[in-house]
Amino acid sequence: MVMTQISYPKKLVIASRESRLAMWQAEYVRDCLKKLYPGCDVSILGMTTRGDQILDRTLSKVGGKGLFVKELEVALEEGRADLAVHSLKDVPMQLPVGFELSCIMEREDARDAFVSNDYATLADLPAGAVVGTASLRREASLRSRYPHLNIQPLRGNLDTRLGKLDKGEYAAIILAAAGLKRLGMAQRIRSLLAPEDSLPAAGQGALGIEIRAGRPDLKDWLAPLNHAPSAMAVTAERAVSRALGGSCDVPLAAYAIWEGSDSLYLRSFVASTDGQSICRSEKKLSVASMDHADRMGLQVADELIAQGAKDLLPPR
Ligand SMILES: NCc1[nH]cc(CCC(=O)O)c1CC(=O)O
Repeated sequence: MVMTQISYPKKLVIASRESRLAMWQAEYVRDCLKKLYPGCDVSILGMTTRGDQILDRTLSKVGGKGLFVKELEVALEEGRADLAVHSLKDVPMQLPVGFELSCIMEREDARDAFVSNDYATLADLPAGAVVGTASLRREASLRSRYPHLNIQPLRGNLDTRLGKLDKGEYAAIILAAAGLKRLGMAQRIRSLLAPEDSLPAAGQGALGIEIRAGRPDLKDWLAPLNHAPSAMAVTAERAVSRALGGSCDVPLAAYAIWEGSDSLYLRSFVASTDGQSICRSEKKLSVASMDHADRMGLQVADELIAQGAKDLLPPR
């Protein structure tokens, strides 16, 4: 009788930022791994990243997405941790050499949420109402759809942002629904924004697990956490962003949803920050592989570029 050698992880360390949301996400992955590998010792190494320290300026002005992942990658590099859990939205489109996304987990609600103590929807807000958002994408959408609103920057982690709303600094704020739901604060969501009002960012609501490249054992152990439909949808979205040099200083949205079991509907826009100029493109295709999803994203990016999207982007 031939016995196949099944390897089994004995100890796994998850690197995580220390914000409440990041910790929730790391604990979620830890619990999934413990269920898969009951005897395995899974622990979390919490750390503060540059992105967490810089709370006073708009993120796009201080270096963008990489700020939240660099320290975690150093921990992977030095062998202090095996995997890092990220909100995929914060992960740069191209990882540094030596790292890879080993899997993408099933996506939470990818939409943006309208949060307010006094109003139920964006449409209810009176002229001049102050709306808080840290994202250039949300800002451009709101300025274009609701030019009578006063859009103001809003930084900080989820609790800080909600605190500023509750202190009355804003009439409403826009947050990702996924973060609120994960932290048990779904009741703060007054309404979900239609994609026409605020198209989500590439990868929003999905968790990605990053590892050092060249660890096939680890990749195999994590494979059961991959959710293929979510992975294909966000791959299409991230391809658009990658082709356009996507970073935090670009008002860019890319949102793919499945219609039926095999048809992927991808919508995207690139805007000027003032919301005055917007290029839009969308496509519906039958998609069956990651490669195919990636090509779909590139096609949508090409259409945006043909419409002059590059003129809206900062020079590279
Ligand atoms: N840019 C910050 C960020 N990164 C991930 C989330 C939570 C939602 C998600 O997992 O996409 C948020 C908060 C927000 O945009 O309101």
